Amino acid sequence: MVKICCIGAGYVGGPTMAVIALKCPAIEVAVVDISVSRINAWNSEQLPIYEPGLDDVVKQCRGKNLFFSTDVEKHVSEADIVFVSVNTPTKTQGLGAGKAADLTYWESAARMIADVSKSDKIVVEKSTVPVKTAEAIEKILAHNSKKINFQILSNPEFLAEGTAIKDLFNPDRVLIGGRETPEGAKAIQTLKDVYAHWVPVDRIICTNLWSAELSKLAANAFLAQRISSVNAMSALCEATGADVTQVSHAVGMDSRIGPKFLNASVGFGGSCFQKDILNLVYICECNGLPEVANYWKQVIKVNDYQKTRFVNRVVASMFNTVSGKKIAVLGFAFKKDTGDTRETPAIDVCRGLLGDKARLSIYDPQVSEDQIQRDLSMKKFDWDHPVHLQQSTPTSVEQVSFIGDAYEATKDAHGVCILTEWDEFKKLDYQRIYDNMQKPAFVFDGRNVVDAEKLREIGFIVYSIGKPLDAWLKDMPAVA
Ligand SMILES: NC(=O)C1=CN([C@@H]2O[C@H](COP(=O)(O)OP(=O)(O)OC[C@H]3O[C@@H](n4cnc5c(N)ncnc54)[C@H](O)[C@@H]3O)[C@@H](O)[C@H]2O)C=CC1
Ligand SMILES: O=C(O)[C@H]1O[C@H](OP(=O)(O)OP(=O)(O)OC[C@H]2O[C@@H](n3ccc(=O)[nH]c3=O)[C@H](O)[C@@H]2O)[C@H](O)[C@@H](O)[C@@H]1O
Repeated sequence: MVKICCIGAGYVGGPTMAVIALKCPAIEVAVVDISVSRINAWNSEQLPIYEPGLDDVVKQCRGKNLFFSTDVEKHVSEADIVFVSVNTPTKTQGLGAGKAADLTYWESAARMIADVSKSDKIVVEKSTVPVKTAEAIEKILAHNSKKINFQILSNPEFLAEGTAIKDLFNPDRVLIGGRETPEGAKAIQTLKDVYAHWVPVDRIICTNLWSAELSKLAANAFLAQRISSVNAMSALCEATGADVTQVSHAVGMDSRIGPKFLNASVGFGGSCFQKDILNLVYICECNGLPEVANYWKQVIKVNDYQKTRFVNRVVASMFNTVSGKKIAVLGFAFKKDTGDTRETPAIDVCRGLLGDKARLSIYDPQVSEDQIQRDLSMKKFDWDHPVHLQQSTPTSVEQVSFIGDAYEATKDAHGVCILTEWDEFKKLDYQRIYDNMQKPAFVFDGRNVVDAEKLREIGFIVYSIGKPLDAWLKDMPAVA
């Protein structure tokens, strides 16, 4: 029986391995982690991450051919294929701080693999890593193992959160990069055989190592660039009376451009877009390509601009101050159908409003109060380190309360900010919300989920990203 071990039981390691176990009953899959609480959760009824369809997949295989364990060394030493899906955060100190990927966790995993291995292994980069990481990993393995043969493959993951199971069941493509040697080709074929259990072979792309590593960074950069492009247009739409939804539709109908990923928003979030672009920028700078680095940096600058612009719209609309005013925040996760808050635009928007002394009452159907307090008090980039290494008792931010219900959160509020596109926000009884708010009552829709005209009929003053402006906002500066 082929044995697979995955180091890192996070958003990628957990779901990807669960799907491999489901689709390949003859393969034994062990997912290991240094975080005891994470592994306990994977072995419980309450999985550590919320992902539609995941419970069902895990329940079908757990205890049969899918195991979650903290016995990292045992499972690594027994495995034929070792996936490494550990954190690759942005460095906060030293060379490349604020941009370069911190490979501490990757390196320690590689050294451990070398230490405990007694048989040949294929080591698979599942984490998103800088180009040429495989070369460094090869050196660590070669210098520390006892004449054991390791083949390194790059097999980056393209799943998106909230649709992870759907993406894994039916991926657009699976990418496998390896050494262009007979041993490399054999290793690629072994991994290809695993995916071929359910992925059509024409969707399994094989490349050299560096193309695979760079393609992952490039794919995320292209996706984020589309959002920054449409968000930049949203500012121009507001200035000119154009409607960004109509513009996106007209642009996306061009088959060369395509309709997906053109929704204007308060800004993109999530654990990877910013981190991976910063990493790409750093690699470009290290390779003497400052113009290329600056090009990609702009994607992040526009994203920051969009979040600042939103905060300024809120403050400017409400007589240039939100000091002491109650603002309801609906949605804190970085997108709907996930409880993940990593790099969510809600953090920057809430901090901006708190900077103007607002009182916030936050509601999100999947995010806990503890998580919100942690996010609002954490330093930049600290969130991307393993949970057990993070501060356990966050300093609670005064002026922030967490409310378990949208109606309660909006009661007596001066304004409502919608920051995540949860479906339930479309169906709220806005008349009831209006009746219980201070007047004038404002809605700032950062995700274009509400019907602005209907809300205006109720009496709200409405700001929707990239839409023709409410008369109230017309003479106010877009960026105060
Ligand atoms: N979250 C996502 O949607 C995607 C993430 N990625 C990439 O995948 C990688 C992992 O991301 P996530 O799963 O989101 O991170 P995560 O933080 O959810 O999971 C990483 C896990 O690795 C564990 N870990 C760290 N060092 C370890 C070690 N030496 N031994 C054993 N366990 C260790 C941590 O305790 C943690 O549970 C990152 O490089 C990320 O860029 C790629 C595609 C999608
Ligand atoms: O490397 C990763 O981590 C992953 O990053 C993204 O996946 P994810 O961050 O989970 O979610 P997305 O659906 O891409 O959304 C990212 C952010 O962009 C925002 N977004 C997305 C689409 C859009 O049209 N407009 C927009 O503002 C979302 O609300 C969210 O805040 C990519 O889509 C995945 O392919 C990739 O594997």
